[in-house]
Amino acid sequence: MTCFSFFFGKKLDSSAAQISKAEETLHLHNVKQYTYKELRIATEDFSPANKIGEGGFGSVYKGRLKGGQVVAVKVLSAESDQGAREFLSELNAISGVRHENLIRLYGCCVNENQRILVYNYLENNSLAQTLLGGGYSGIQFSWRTRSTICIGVARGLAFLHEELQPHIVHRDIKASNILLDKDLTPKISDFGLARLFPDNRTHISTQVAGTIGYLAPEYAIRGQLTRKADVYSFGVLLMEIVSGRWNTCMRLPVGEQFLLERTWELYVRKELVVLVDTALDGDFDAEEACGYLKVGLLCTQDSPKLRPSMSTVVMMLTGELPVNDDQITKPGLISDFMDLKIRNGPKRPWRDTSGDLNSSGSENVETSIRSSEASRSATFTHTAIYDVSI
Ligand SMILES: Nc1ncnc2c1ncn2[C@@H]1O[C@H](COP(=O)(O)OP(=O)(O)OP(=O)(O)O)[C@@H](O)[C@H]1O
Repeated sequence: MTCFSFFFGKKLDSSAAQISKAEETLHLHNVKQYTYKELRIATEDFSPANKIGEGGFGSVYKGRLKGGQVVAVKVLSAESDQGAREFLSELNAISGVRHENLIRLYGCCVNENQRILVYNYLENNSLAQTLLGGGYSGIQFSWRTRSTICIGVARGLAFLHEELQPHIVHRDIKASNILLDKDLTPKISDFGLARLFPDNRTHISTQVAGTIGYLAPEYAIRGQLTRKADVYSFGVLLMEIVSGRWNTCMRLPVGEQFLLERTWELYVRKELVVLVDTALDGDFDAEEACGYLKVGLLCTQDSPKLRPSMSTVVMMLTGELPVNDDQITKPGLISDFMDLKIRNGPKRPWRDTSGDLNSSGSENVETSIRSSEASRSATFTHTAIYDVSI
């Protein structure tokens, strides 16, 4: 079966299919379409031996196309109600997007109501599995490498936010969505995918608890999605890269479990350097590393308007702009909202609070667990990815 057989959700007769084909070729010039057979052969019948990952969108396989090109084949799990035409037109919007720090979408396949995406294959996995994966990857993340990764991700995001028209809000910036090529150049993956799913069957992240730590409170609680929600997530990621730890780690002593809160606390005490990954054995530029953590704090401020744009972030990370300490205000923490939610009941979780942080200890653990369902639905039922407001 070819990928064109099911436009409009039903089989077309051959002449209509030809018209559609010509029309689609005209409008969907960016998207290469693979046949299901091609991808089946490439992945050896989607063999478990070729499976390289499993995410909220579905399973990912390594494959080799007929010409020898190695690809990552993502079989989307949610069977889509979306017609092939809409699916292809959404894909068209993202597959034309090219940037050194963005994963490249080669094309797709529509097989009845199954949807498959084909990407360039990246040799060195994700930051989640390597840098934060417990040191089993064998990759040495020196300070220079970390800095290059941070700058690369910031550039990719600045491109999505500021150079593309209409711009794209990623919505799910996190360590598992930063893939590394053979030279450890970072590539942001999964951008634009949220639009491919209908509202009621959107992507459910495989690690909700981990994902929550990246979410800007205004987005998690109110569904208010702007580019500044991505800036917030980037800030958390930046802190993870510098510290070499996850944003949430319940194995650490109480008071150190939540990275953002810990960073703020150490910033206030002027002891930020304590947070830099001990795996670096002191081999890093302390001023630069603390500067990066401060950029992380600027990005995660409670007020979205106070967070810098991604192009400003790039300039601060590269040293073209100074990091101004005076501009840093307290980070926005979901736990603040959740604390309020529990005290005030579920009807008014969005009311603002100026209360002090109470972010560590068992009550907070419980709070974040209790909040996961709410945050998951709050997060993933909002599908708009284009914003014009901030
Ligand atoms: N282009 C690629 N090249 C190499 N490996 C890939 C590629 N795309 C995905 N993977 C692997 O597949 C895994 C799953 O990817 P996927 O994007 O589906 O989910 P995720 O980002 O890990 O989780 P979630 O869906 O919760 O965000 C990745 O962690 C990575 O190991």
